[in-house]
Amino acid sequence: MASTPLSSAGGNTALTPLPAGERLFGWRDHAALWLSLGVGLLVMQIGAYLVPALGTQAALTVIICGSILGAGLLAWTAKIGCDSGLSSAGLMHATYGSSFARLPVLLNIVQLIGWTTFELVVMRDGTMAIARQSGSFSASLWPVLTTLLWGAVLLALLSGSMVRLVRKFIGRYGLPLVIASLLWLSWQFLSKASAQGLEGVWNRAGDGSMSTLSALDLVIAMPVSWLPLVADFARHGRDGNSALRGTWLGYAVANIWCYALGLLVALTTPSTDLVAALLLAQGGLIALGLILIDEVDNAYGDLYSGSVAGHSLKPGWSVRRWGMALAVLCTALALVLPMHSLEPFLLMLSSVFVPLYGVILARLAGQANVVSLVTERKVNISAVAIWLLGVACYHLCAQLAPSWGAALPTLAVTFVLARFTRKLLNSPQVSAAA
Ligand SMILES: O=c1cc[nH]c(=O)[nH]1
Repeated sequence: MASTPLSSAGGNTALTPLPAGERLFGWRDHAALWLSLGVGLLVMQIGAYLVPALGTQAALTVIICGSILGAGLLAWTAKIGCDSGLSSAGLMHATYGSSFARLPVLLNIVQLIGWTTFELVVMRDGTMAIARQSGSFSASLWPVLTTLLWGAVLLALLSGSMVRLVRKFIGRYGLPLVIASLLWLSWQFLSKASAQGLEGVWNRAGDGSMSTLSALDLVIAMPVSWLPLVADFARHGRDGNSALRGTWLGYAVANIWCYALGLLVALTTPSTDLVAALLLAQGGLIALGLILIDEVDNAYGDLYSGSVAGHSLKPGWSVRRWGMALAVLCTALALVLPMHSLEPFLLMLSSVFVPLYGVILARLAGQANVVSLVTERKVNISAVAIWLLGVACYHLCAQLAPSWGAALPTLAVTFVLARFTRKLLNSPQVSAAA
């Protein structure tokens, strides 16, 4: 991070396009980054939530469709971020107006603090489980020390360059090891399914306690949770189309694989503890260890994006300073907060960010000069109104018609309304009257 002008320039670099010389990512870098960010224990955990509600085949169909759709949204946003060179905060300013955008930017920082804390807790618990399994230690102080250790790793990474981390480490070394772990675990649990009778596992029916569309919501919630971060990385890309292709491919493969692996573990293992189930697999200790290490880049990605967002609000603090402060805060939170259920947290975030990005995509996609919109007005009333309507729509759908899901109807409503009003506001008569 230190080597990018983001951290060194005096101005608000989150709200101006990244200079061409700083755009080094090709499609392989985007794909490696998003494959790596898409892999995680949390993702597998949500995959496991799909059963016994859904049958195996229905769950797999939902995983594939939801991942392609969700990763497509991510990729589309990546293209807008890369074409404009703006950060996520910049896209929010261009859509909602320079004063109002501070609210979604702040909400984004809050969600990123939440994600980083979750990731730290997951890394701590995973490390403790591995240590217990290998009989290494069990003293009550170890959870604190493990949390502090992971927090220190994040601080060390934040003092370096994000671009170098992605290109030199993740793409070259981190990803091959993670893919090898996933292949190994998939093989182990497929063998288990085969020993239990592949046909029985494949044809297992669901108990109907969750509708297909609600399950789709749960699958889409994961890629959607990355929407507010994607432009912060995509703006480092050389061109928008390769950002789109790389992000789509990388994230869709990771999401499908991890959700499906979580599903497979839940189908073949009675335990509800995913980490324990993974550890019991042959070679699970090493595979889980590598996946845990991969979890570091998720926490890092959250902090990096949170610090770009923070810098957009308070440019007097460099991106690096923001990163350090957020890392310390999240480590402290991970020490004191118990990890509650992830599902409500994810769905709550979706209710804010699905409509937020329905409006951003509708207003900015195909827009010739996104950068000029950043300072064009203080509050874009129509965009704000559609976003708030979208948040209400999400919760109403979830309450009144849960079987229809909430993410897709909300996305469709906000996108269509924002696109239609964009055309209307851009029409010559309205522009002349304005
Ligand atoms: O760490 C994570 C995981 C999912 N989504 C995020 O935004 N961050």
